[in-house]
Amino acid sequence: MTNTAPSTADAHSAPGAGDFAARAHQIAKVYGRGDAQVVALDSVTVGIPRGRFTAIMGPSGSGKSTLMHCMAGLDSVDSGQVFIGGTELTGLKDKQLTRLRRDKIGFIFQAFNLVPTLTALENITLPMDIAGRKADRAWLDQVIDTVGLRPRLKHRPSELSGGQQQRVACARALASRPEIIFADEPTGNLDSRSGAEVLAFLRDSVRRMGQTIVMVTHDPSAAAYADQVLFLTDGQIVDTMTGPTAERVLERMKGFETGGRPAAAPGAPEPGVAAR
Ligand SMILES: Nc1ncnc2c1ncn2[C@@H]1O[C@H](COP(=O)(O)OP(=O)(O)OP(=O)(O)O)[C@@H](O)[C@H]1O
Repeated sequence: MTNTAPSTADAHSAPGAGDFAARAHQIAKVYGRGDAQVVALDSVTVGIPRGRFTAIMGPSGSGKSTLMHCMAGLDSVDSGQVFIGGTELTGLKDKQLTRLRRDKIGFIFQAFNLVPTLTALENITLPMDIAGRKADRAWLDQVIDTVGLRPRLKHRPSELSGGQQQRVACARALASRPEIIFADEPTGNLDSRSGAEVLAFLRDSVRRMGQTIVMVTHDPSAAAYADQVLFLTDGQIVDTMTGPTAERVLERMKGFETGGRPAAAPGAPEPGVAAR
């Protein structure tokens, strides 16, 4: 796979928002105090290339969720800056942050978080209805067809399988054409076949619709759907892999399990490219 997108390393030298849907510049996050202090993010600088599918992997406790939550404006940073497109998110007041999240960011979580009393279609358009925005009908049609939900639009969540419910959640995230979608273990509650369907759809939405997606996952086969994988350990991005395969991701992850940063795997295209 060729990678013409900007390297995550460029985030350091290119403050312009142009090629990145989201950027973090030297962000740090510390939980607790004294003996209980945990450095969840240790001066992370990273750019998420626009129109690409990026996976974030790392051992449990390495800071994946914290990084995602900080970049999505769901959690605050102790220092550093976060940008969504050209807008600096750090320092925004609560109301501005809520509006930015609503207008520019889509979310997909492990739990589908659908409203049980609404139909699939009503769930998909709910965020826009709340915001008082009219759905772009042509776009909505494209999203519905891409996720294959047309025959199920009038069904309520309880009448849908887990995979179908997650596809509704994906369509909901895509419907407002956000600048970026953050997905936290989106296949964590799905069997492998439904998980593969959702991942294929996410990949398609990047390839065919130009969407930008960042996904936290523990699963090397899920990460293999991405264009690039960022590896975190101890709150730092220690590696990046483009054109991942499940085998190569698994191999790299094994290096983390034995402690510390892995030696570069043979054939790894760009060890340590993530900006520091
Ligand atoms: N609210 C919190 N209070 C205290 N410590 C926290 C809090 N949230 C996270 N941490 C700590 O910060 C570190 C990073 O946590 P984070 O959840 O980001 O890791 P993760 O890589 O997503 O882990 P997992 O794969 O297990 O979900 C961990 O050591 C965790 O215990």
